[in-house]
Amino acid sequence: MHTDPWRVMRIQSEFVEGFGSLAELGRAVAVFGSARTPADHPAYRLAEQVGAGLVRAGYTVITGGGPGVMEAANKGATEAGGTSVGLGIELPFEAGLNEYVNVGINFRYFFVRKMMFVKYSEGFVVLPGGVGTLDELFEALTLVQTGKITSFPIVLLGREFWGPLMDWVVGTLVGEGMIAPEDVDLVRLTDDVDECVRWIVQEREERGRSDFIPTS
Ligand SMILES: C/C(=C\CNc1ncnc2c1ncn2[C@@H]1O[C@H](COP(=O)(O)O)[C@@H](O)[C@H]1O)CO
Repeated sequence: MHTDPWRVMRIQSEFVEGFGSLAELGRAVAVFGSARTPADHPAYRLAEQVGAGLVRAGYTVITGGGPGVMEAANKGATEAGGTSVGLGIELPFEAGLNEYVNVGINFRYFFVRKMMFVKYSEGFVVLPGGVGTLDELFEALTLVQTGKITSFPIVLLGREFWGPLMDWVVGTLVGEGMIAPEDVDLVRLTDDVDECVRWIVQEREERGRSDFIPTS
């Protein structure tokens, strides 16, 4: 028997559950980063601070709900009294949602989960990470670059980690004509949590002004 038609139903049910659970979230920002960062690593502390800072600025924090940087951002958000969302993924070696998630959903399909991050966030903060983090970063960048989403701040937090990537982006991608020079401005780089949160708030304010249509 062909199983693909049943797979479609399963995929559809993940979309329905995601939309149903997240529709009322309000303003949210997604925080990404390594699943392997230990609690004594500076990036863990940075993620905690950005989770708390985003809550204080009025945002819900959304992460992948896993360990490491995800846990740290959820911890900061929860301890600051905010909504701390975990969009978990079923993995063979999965440990479940971290203890600081207060709204959690588990997905089987990465692509469904990835769509939820973009649909329910108005910006991404990206801390040091590996393949999963890079996938999430470049997915967002592709959507912004192609105009599929607009006014979507992407902040790389951690100059030492991300600086060499940005040097390569400028030197090789721009240098070889693979991207336009202005595409580099689609991401911002900082070590400063307050600056990161401020950029996200500013973008929202600018968006608010451009969305405003005088009625008289
Ligand atoms: C590696 C371990 C657990 C993995 N558990 C994960 N749970 C939730 N989300 C995950 C997990 N692993 C990867 N992700 C997603 O990718 C990003 C982190 O990947 P990276 O390769 O570590 O950079 C993260 O933002 C998640 O959305 C056991 O320690």
